[in-house]
Amino acid sequence: MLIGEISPKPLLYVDGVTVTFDGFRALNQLSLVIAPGEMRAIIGPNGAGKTTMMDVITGKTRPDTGTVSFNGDVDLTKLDEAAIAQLGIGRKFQKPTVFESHTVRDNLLLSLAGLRRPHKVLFARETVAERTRIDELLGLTKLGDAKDRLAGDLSHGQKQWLEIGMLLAQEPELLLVDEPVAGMTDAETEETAALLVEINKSHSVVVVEHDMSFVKALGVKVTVLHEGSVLAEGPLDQVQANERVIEVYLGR
Ligand SMILES: Nc1ncnc2c1ncn2[C@@H]1O[C@H](COP(=O)(O)OP(=O)(O)OP(=O)(O)O)[C@@H](O)[C@H]1O
Repeated sequence: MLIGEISPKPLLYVDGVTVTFDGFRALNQLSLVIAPGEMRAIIGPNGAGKTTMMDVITGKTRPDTGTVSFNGDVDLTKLDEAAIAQLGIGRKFQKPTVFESHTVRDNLLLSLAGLRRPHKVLFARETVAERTRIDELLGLTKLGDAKDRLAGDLSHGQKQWLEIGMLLAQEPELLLVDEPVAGMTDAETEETAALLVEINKSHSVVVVEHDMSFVKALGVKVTVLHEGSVLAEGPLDQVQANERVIEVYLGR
């Protein structure tokens, strides 16, 4: 580091986190730092602890030991899931959970940050600001042409993009995205990588994914988890050449 250069305070700081289920260590002294504005890909074999890590960050699971802090000084281990979401950490689960019997547009309207209660969506006209934001989100998620279709009629890929749009409507600072391209076609996978790269211009992102072509297309630093700890970290080509990573994950 250059003299006088100030390292930014981490957006997300995970240090020495251990989670035990019936004596089994799902996370074992896990440490991970995400910088403001960063996108990080998390890979690792089944059972490595990726979901448990997301559960700890979002307050679903309490760690036995360790530190989890957000924006320097907020201790996430003391907050519940609702408070953590309110702070600006949004999570997208693997399975899309859109409102199938509502249109794409109404799904986005319903998700706009704290503006409306569900019953108002269909009966009150949206404001200019809401309309502008919905149009932005439709453009970003490439769902403009599908805006009046029922969410239940969308393809699997489109549902995933809609849910990402719904998450963005809540203006999170950090997005946690769990296996977004599972079940997608190659073309949808490429579109999803481009979407996350675009989103990363204005949000920090942590994405868990097994699909290596997708991770490559993201072009970001990769963390490999194994048995609840970080096995390797760095550019994808570097971790792909790591002998331990090949042994426990990629080479199998
Ligand atoms: N609630 C629980 N009770 C008991 N064991 C659990 C629980 N949740 C997770 N585990 C165990 O902890 C380990 C880590 O699981 P986790 O789901 O975090 O891994 P993962 O890396 O997300 O795996 P995958 O790629 O299969 O989703 C696994 O061995 C799992 O069986």
